[in-house]
Amino acid sequence: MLLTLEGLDGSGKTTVWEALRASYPDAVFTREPTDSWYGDAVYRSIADDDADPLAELFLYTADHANHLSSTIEPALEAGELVVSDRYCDSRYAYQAATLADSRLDRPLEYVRDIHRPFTREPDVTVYLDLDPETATERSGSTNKFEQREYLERVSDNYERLIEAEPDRFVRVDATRPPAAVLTRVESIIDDLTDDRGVEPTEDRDIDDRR
Ligand SMILES: Nc1ncnc2c1ncn2[C@@H]1O[C@H](COP(=O)(O)OP(=O)(O)O)[C@@H](O)[C@H]1O
Ligand SMILES: Cc1cn([C@H]2C[C@H](O)[C@@H](COP(=O)(O)OP(=O)(O)O)O2)c(=O)[nH]c1=O
Repeated sequence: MLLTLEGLDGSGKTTVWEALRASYPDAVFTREPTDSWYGDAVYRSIADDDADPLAELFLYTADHANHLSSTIEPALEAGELVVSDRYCDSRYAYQAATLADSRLDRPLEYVRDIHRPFTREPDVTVYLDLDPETATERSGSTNKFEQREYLERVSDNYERLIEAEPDRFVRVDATRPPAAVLTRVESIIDDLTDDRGVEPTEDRDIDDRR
């Protein structure tokens, strides 16, 4: 089963993701951008304030394609619980925001369309819901995406994604203390894995936090 964590920078995804490792030692923990050379190319683009937004989209998407074949699909075929800190919805929400002023007339739909033929949809997506102002404060504006006006556009895109797929997304109040957020996410996972009978396997950390 594939569960993804989504939300604005600073919403607490990585805090939850790291804490979940103790709760689910048999699960496969991964993230996007990955720690592959594709992910390294993505981080070079993130660091470049003048990066071409369309080129940057394709770097993120190349990282995703490799993530699928090298990590996600083998783990799912082995019947494992996979928890990814960020995944396709980040691309839809963030790159649609960076492409908002491009010659693409419907950037969010375009980004989704280029993924549709090859991606693997998550079974469940936990959306850590946080207002852009608090997100900007918590994230410390460490990169070009962590700016309030931009995160407001990203937040609007996430809301469009949730509205389009209400059954896949579970909204969690990320303003609550870390322990309360973790407990809520664990209850979501327990409900799902009980329902699906996901088999525990040996502990494999696919991708350590950068
Ligand atoms: N529930 C929470 N309440 C308050 N601060 C939090 C919470 N979760 C995380 N933080 C803090 O917010 C900052 C960003 O957390 P992080 O997990 O890195 O977010 P993300 O991975 O979504 O960018 C960190 O300083 C972290 O300690
Ligand atoms: C996965 C992904 C991340 N991003 C952005 C979100 C982050 O600002 C940045 C990843 O940097 P990172 O430091 O990993 O931030 P975070 O902990 O919030 O994930 O890249 C995209 O724009 N598109 C994507 O598809």
